Amino acid sequence: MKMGEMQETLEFKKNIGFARCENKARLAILELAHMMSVPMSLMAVINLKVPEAIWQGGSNDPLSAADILQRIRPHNGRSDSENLQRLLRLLTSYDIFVEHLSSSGQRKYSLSDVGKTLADDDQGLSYAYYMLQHHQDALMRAWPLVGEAVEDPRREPFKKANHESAIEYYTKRPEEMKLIHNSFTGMCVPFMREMLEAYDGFQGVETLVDVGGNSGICLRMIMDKHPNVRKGINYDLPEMVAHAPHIPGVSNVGGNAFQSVPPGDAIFIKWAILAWTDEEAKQVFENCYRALPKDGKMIVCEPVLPEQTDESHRTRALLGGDIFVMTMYRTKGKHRTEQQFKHLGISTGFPHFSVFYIDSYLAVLEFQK
Ligand SMILES: C[S@@+](CC[C@H](N)C(=O)[O-])C[C@H]1O[C@@H](n2cnc3c(N)ncnc32)[C@H](O)[C@@H]1O
Repeated sequence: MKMGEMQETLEFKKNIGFARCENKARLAILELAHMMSVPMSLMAVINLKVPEAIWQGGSNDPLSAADILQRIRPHNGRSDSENLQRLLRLLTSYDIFVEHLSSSGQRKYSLSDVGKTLADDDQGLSYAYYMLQHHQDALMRAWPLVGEAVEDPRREPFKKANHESAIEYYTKRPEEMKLIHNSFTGMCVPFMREMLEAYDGFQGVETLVDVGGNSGICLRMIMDKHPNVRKGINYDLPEMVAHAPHIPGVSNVGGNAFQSVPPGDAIFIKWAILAWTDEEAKQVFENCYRALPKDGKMIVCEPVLPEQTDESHRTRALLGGDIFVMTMYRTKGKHRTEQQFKHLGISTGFPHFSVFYIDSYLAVLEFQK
């Protein structure tokens, strides 16, 4: 090849390379622009009870969209299986369903491992409630205002959209509160099962205080697994413990952890610190320090942000949750890194700090006096 021809070929290849990069970038931005189709389609199939229709107590046999409609809307002559199939195809590409394509072109769908988390288990629990709760009308009104948390962080987008805080809003609406309880329980139980299998930090504890314990479900699971914990104190805001069920061995105590924390041998806090500003978290840590005996420990289960930002599911789930907190609960509440937690502990008198990554979303953080 002559010199001139070689240069031309190189130039041509470079142009194709640029075009490919540009093409990839344009495709990525279109995927993001259409992203809303994903949660909305997911909400639609949850509301239509598609996961249960396929799961049917664990059979998970592949079904066509028409078969699914036959199960969920047997008497609706107007329901449209083609439109259901369009939702199922999109969600297959997000790993919610598995598509079984026959040689004749017929499509059938079963649940993937991700999809199975949406079907109620034998206790009526699933992640579907978490999904539904995260897309309630009041939250959907707040999302378009997320940028205002940057312009002026003094009021949460949720409060701007709904004229009251999320806690005020939901405590006035028992039906929506029920969904929140189901959502917390659906997320809490699988985590607690796994955590209690792998973590043995409750040994020797007789009185355990759960700060922000909500329904007391975590305490119940800890006490079932560790009979040495004979007394549980479920400590939460008065309006929350007012709805907490009776659990043998557990006292429901209403109060505000910013003001004080009841004494115990150990303190448990799960999935609550994220809604507090650094100053509030520090205040609660100081109150916990005062409530613990010498050598006492605080066991915290919270999302822990990685230092590096990457494209993994874990990083995306954690960073997405961080923006949720900023929009709905507190603009300066946040998901924190391991270093931020360590610093929080040291600045409030806890010299010993260990982290156990048992679950990929919530880590177990031990703060010892
Ligand atoms: C996301 S929920 C987690 C509930 C439970 N720990 C779990 O993991 O399922 C956070 C809880 O913290 C409680 N909480 C928030 N601020 C509080 C405060 N200042 N004092 C006590 N509890 C508080 C809320 O009422 C709520 O029940």
